[in-house]
Amino acid sequence: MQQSDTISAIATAQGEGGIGIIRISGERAIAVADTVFRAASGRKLESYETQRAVFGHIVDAAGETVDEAMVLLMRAPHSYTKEDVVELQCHGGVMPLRKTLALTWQAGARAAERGEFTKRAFLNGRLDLTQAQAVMDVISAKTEKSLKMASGHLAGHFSAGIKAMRHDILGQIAHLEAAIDFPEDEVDDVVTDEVERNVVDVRNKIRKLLKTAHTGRILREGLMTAIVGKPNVGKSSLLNALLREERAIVTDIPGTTRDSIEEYANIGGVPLRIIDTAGIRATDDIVEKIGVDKARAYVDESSLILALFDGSRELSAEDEEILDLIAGKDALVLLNKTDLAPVLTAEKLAERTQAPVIAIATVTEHGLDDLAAAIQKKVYDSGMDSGDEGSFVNDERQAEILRQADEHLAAALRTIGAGLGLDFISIDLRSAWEKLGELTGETVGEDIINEIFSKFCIGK
Ligand SMILES: Nc1nc2c(c(=O)[nH]1)N(C=O)[C@@H](CNc1ccc(C(=O)N[C@@H](CCC(=O)O)C(=O)O)cc1)CN2
Ligand SMILES: Nc1nc2c(ncn2[C@@H]2O[C@H](COP(=O)(O)OP(=O)(O)OP(=O)(O)O)[C@@H](O)[C@H]2O)c(=O)[nH]1
Ligand SMILES: [Mg+2]
Repeated sequence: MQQSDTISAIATAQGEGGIGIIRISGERAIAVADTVFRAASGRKLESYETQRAVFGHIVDAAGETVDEAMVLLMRAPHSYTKEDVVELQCHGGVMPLRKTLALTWQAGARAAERGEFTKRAFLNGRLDLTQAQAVMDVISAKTEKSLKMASGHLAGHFSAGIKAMRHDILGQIAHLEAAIDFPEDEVDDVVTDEVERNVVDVRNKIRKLLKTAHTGRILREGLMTAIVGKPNVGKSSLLNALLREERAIVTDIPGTTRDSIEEYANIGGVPLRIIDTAGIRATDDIVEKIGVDKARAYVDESSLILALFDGSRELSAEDEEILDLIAGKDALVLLNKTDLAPVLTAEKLAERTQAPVIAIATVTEHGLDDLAAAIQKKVYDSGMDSGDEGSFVNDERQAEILRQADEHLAAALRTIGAGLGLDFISIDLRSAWEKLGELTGETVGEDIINEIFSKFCIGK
């Protein structure tokens, strides 16, 4: 265990809640807590065994009571950070928590940095790097599937796969090195055949994991989805219907939405970062024009476009422009207002676009299930074949490491093919082994670690 100073932070969300927790971790955690807390029993926390809950009061330097509290005592290594940890469970208000936190600082703790508790848990070996990253993903999960992926990572399912690959590669390195040291025992061809089989096997596993990157990223970040169309086709009505809430203003006046509106929606388990945009048209209104420019930009930036058309009217020049804008992009074409007398048909629209056409009516919610199904299909068809939420690649850093490790393995195969010496193969394999260690954090630099934890919240 590494020696470290003592940190403290509010671990619960800011605001009013039933209970609010201040977490203290480090060598002096118990001494700090004994300064700010008086147990009703009259005993010092120092005298209690680990994993105890103790009732008492938070007191300031003058001995004045600040709040009542339950205190949890977890002695190293039986704690989240594997250091001595004390949790002061106070009433969940901004004032008692801030005041108590300040008292812990006066007593010798310092303010914890973002993610510093989890960083210590990582450095002290409780969690590996993919598990530590998953802690934040559990906190920010927006759908059940996202949570399932994150908690699978936290439980170590993803790491286990990586560790197994590293273990396999190390086994081959040992095999090669034995053959180098004792050439009389084995024939090179037999050794390289065996190594080749194993490397191909590991590469297949990597490829399978990489296929999950697309879905993994969506589950983690949400699929960026823009609703676009000419004014008055029902874009804001669709946003409201998907959110089941009157989030955006809807009127029959074209040009109602002038700025884009962004919200998270859970559509059949897929988290969408959904953006309602201003109706695209030529306009002299300066404010609306900025909104229209933004809408056009979102067509390029989004991963999915929901392009809306009014089924009760003929296709207009503005509609034609939208169809041109979305050509070649990942889009679903939605024929709205199908509750009214049909003028524009799905067949006619389908002649003008490659994208799937779905008939909907936001007022009756007709077709919204078809839309959800189409979105699910788009997300899951494009990547997932494992079906196992525990083993998704879930950020670009992880994907890049896997691609580079795979490249080292490809080099090993080329080395074998070229009939170069066994030691050259071993060098390629060692590079792959080291690369994969960057995922679990076994072979990663401090700067990368700091960057990862700097994205955490305070108190985590
Ligand atoms: N109050 C509280 N709730 C919490 C946490 C916490 O730190 N405090 N957690 C985190 O933020 C999460 C739970 N994760 C935890 C993981 C390990 C240990 C821990 O102390 N483990 C010891 C003791 C185990 C035992 O008693 O059997 C160990 O494994 O040695 C605590 C929390 C969610 N809920
Ligand atoms: N009959 C019918 N009317 C709808 C439907 N969807 C939307 N509308 C109506 O169409 C009008 C425009 O709806 P909005 O959701 O404000 O349209 P928008 O595309 O956001 O319009 P802008 O913000 O101006 O670009 C409103 O009067 C809605 O009630 C539908 O499915 N059927
Ligand atoms: Mg609108």
